[in-house]
Order: sequence, then C-alpha cells, then structure tokens
Amino acid sequence: MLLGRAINLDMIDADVIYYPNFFSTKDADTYFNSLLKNLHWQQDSIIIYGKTHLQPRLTAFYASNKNRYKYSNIVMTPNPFTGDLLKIKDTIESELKINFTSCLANLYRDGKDSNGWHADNEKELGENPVIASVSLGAERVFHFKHKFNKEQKRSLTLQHGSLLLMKGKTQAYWLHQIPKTKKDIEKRINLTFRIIA
Ligand SMILES: O=C(O)CCC(=O)C(=O)O
Ligand SMILES: [Fe+2]
Repeated sequence: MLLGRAINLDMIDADVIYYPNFFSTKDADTYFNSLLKNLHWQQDSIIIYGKTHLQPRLTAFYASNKNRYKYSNIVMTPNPFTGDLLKIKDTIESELKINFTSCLANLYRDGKDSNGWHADNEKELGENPVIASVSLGAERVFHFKHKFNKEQKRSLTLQHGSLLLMKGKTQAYWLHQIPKTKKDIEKRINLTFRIIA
C-alpha cells in the first residue's frame, strides 16, 4: 500500500501530514533489516555548552549531490545513495511529487536513545524546509511544541512503515523531539529526506 490514509495534524503555523501506512508491513520489514545492516552508522560527538558528548543515537548521511550538512557542530559529508534508499526515495517522490537531494538517517538502538528538542532550520535547507520522515522498526513517540505559544503541543506515535511530512512554516514556528522512554523497546530507524541546495 502506498500513501494510504493521510492525517492532517491541523497545527497552527505549520503544515504537517501523517501517513500511518505509507509502506506495507512487508516492505517496511525488508527495508528495516537491510538498512540496519547496510548503512554506514556512526556515533558523532556534539558540543553542548563547551562540553563534548556522544550523540544519543547513530546517524548516517546520504545524498545525490556533494553538499554537506552542518548541525550542532557536526559536519556530515554525504555517502552516495544505496539501492534501498533510492527505492524509498523514488517511492516518496512519485507519491508526493517532491524531489529530495539528501537523507539523514537515525538509528535509535533502544529507549535510551533520543533526539532532543530542535527545528530543522539550517540555512542550507532553504526558507520553508520540506522534510519527509520515514519510520521503520519500533514505535516511538514524537512531540511537537510551538516556539512562542506554550499551549500549542502535539504528540503522536510514529508507526512502522509510516511517513511524516513537515513543510511550510513548520520549522520556523515549532520544535520537535523523540524523547527517551523507560519502556524496553527494540531498535528504530528513521529516514529524513531533505532538500539541501
Ligand atoms: O527520528 C525521528 O523521527 C526524528 C528525526 C529528526 O527530527 C531529525 O533527524 O531531524
Ligand atoms: Fe528533526
């Protein structure tokens, strides 16, 4: 199944659509196993208030161009897309009619791995970044909070084979995170397709 049900999160100052069953369970299983084995997973160090920490997850970066991606003092140099990533990218592009150049992949090894509050607003992503975010493996909770209006919050569970599309003003007005969880959970892979000029 492709696209399937589309849920507009109806957020103010944002444009976010969730496709819970973008990929079939069978395709999602196959991609998960293959990406887990074949991507160049690495654990980078980040500097927070002058102190060096290991990032609480593994990452890997792929692109069809040579453009690097800089965030949190990390500079990522792209690997060429793998066959799996190209297939996933092609599927998303033909369904959404949007073309992407790059993919930042995240591997959350267990519930202790996380992704802190941030917006994907680096200048190489352009004015209104379009980010198509694929979830594979264990379900994780995803939080949004408005940058200026404390009452505006959203929480959803990102399921295996789902796609979360963020565009428009989303990154200008909202932060998002994957919090840690005490639950005993398995690995999750996330692929964020982006346009990096
Ligand atoms: O793992 C996720 O669903 C979110 C990843 C994310 O926000 C990012 O890589 O910028
Ligand atoms: Fe993000």
